[in-house]
Amino acid sequence: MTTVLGCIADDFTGATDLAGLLARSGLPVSLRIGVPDAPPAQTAAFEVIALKSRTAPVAEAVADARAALKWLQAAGAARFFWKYCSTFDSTPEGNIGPVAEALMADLDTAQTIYCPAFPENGRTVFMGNLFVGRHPLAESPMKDHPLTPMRDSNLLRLLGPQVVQPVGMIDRLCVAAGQGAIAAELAALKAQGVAHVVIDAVAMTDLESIAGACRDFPLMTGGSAVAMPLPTLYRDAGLLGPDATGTRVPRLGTETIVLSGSCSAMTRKQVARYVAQGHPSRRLDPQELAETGPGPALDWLAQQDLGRAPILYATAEPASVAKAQERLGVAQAGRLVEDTLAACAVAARDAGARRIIVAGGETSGAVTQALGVNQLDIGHEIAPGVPWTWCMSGGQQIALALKSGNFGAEGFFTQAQDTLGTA
Ligand SMILES: Nc1ncnc2c1ncn2[C@@H]1O[C@H](COP(=O)(O)OP(=O)(O)O)[C@@H](O)[C@H]1O
Ligand SMILES: O=C(O)[C@@H](O)C(=O)COP(=O)(O)O
Repeated sequence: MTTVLGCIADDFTGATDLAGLLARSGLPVSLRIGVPDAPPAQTAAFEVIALKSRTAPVAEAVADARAALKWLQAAGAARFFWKYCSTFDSTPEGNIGPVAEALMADLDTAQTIYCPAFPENGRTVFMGNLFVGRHPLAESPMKDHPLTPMRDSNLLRLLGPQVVQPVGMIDRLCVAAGQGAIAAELAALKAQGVAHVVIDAVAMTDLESIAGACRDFPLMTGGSAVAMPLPTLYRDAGLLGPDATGTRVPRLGTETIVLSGSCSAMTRKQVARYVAQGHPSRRLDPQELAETGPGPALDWLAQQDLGRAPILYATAEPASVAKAQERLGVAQAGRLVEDTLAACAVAARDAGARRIIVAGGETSGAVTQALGVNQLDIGHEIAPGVPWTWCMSGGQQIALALKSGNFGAEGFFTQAQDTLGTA
């Protein structure tokens, strides 16, 4: 099937988030891990390429995104979406702007939009400022993120230093006036040479108007929610073939492993709830891992009954994370945790786990790569922005749920298993 929308995501949970929201349309969505080596074959109407570039050096992130763009163009796509976090996570240098600017150059387009709003998950943008629930981004738990602490809430101030061309904005007053008003304002800003337009949105109806106004943009950028209306808009415009149909749920074993490397406020609650429910659990401490390596965790895992869905987690409070980072360095603390959880994922799969639930974007990247997964079919959503996915790993079909640190309700880990039933 010819690809209609080609998407590039800067991390793996972000990619499944986007793919899950696109799949709400009932249309087929395929997710590739990294840029495939082979030229496109058996492509879906909506293709998402997951990169692990959120915290990469700028040149590497740009090169990866350009390679993804080329592959998606070869798949037939003429419209593209650059997906980053709904909390606009960037390193101090920032990859969001440079990647957008490189894609714009390759697509020969003079303007794009920036809209990380995801109202269903409490992310809204007002007067260019990003809110997480009722708090400005920089006053939310994102200020303590282990890799990308966000200490400014203003998207224009965050984006400005990342790009060469002018940044402007469209505020909620215009967005509330609807699609026509947004299109007119975009055109006016373009005439003034504004290449990068931050757009306010506080409700899904705002995102529908924005998506409508930008439907034919060669490049849109944002969180997942602004892309959600696109499948319907494309179908209504006659851009999709009649053979576009969704994915079937495979029957798999119920043996399960839960792996958490996220330290977000929501994951901390989810892990605490799951452990309190009596599932076998083991906490990983980066300082211990530095001394012992993954051996003890793997030994523990080998003794577990995967039918009881055990959990391994490094999830910890900010003070404990800061302590580990002080001793080991930020990168080394993260790497020790990611490598251990990745090794545990492989061991669990080899021991029969057919359902693997991972919390954390970077963590999901490490686990997915270790499992040798290169393509995922997108299934039903467990929580907004977190779908089950089906993939092949080590010659086995498995179900994989990659949860963004901040997403899902407190009972997420059991809820995920419940939605697959006991079949
Ligand atoms: N106890 C800990 N101390 C230090 N770093 C940790 C600890 N637990 C997890 N990490 C690291 O923190 C990072 C969390 O990022 P990520 O997996 O993307 O989660 P999120 O989705 O919440 O951002 C990972 O690199 C992980 O290895
Ligand atoms: O947009 C979002 O919030 C998510 O899709 C996302 O990118 C998650 O990243 P992590 O919080 O690092 O999992």
